[in-house]
Amino acid sequence: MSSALPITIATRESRLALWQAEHVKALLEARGHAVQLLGMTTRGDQILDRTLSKVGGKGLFVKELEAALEDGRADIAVHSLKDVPMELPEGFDLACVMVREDPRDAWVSSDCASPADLPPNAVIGTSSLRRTVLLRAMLSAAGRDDVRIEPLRGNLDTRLRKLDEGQYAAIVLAAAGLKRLGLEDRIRHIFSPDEMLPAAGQGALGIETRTLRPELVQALAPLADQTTWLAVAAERAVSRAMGGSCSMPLAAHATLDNGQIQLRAAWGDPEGGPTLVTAHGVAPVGDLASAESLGTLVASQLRAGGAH
Ligand SMILES: NCc1[nH]cc(CCC(=O)O)c1CC(=O)O
Repeated sequence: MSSALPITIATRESRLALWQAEHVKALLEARGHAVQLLGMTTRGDQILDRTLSKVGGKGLFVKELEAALEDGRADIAVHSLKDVPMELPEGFDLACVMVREDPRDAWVSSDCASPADLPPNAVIGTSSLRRTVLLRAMLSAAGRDDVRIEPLRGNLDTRLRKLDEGQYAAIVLAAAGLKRLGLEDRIRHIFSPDEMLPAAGQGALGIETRTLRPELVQALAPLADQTTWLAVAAERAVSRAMGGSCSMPLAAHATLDNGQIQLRAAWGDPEGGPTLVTAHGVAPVGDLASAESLGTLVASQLRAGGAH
């Protein structure tokens, strides 16, 4: 048993980020630590009129939190792993990855039960390049080239409000965020990974610390989930090998079953048509390095044009 520590958690102030920070706070308090939150607004929260890939990508949600860790105002930062860049800056580590919530994407709409149900010329809202490319492929296969996909940014509540105001016939969101905020009843359809392959890290939370805080790493160790950590390591290795930027439509999803890790990935040309390149790989469950090797291998298949 590690000794009790005072721990300050740096967190964004969106309802989802606060839920996630409170969740970690409760888990650490149950282990005897004295925990407080430090709320902050990041550039990613302020810039709402442009798509993330155009204004600097994933790092926008993370940098201010890292600055608070750097100057000692906070000890840890809780992140949706999907938003964490593949390479952390020198001096920072992912101390643990926690058990994953539902990694799948959810279809939210008041009138349409699924994409097949959309009225002519309907508008779907999403700013994710991955969701756009996968939806385009799905719509094209269904002969629905009339449907438009338009940008949608903001936190979960903002996106749901824009849907409710009628700006979109449907929107696509991560099931994990909706479930955490008790908004599960807004979900009309959950896309299986076959229908819409999730983003690397989707649904998983990671905790970041300064590298040289071994007492913190020890305090966080009981919160880690090894299965999720291995899956996410494989998924993130695909993103890293593909250039690690969110200006690329990339999906990567791993599952562990029967002593094996299965990894699937998909890539689309953001400028191009509905063509998708897909790849998959399987390896025996091993350590983090072997999960990452599987990711690198699957990425090289993607770059070579995929598994046909
Ligand atoms: N990009 C924003 C973001 N980052 C993490 C989640 C959802 C929660 C998660 O994946 O853990 C969301 C919202 C969404 O994609 O709908």
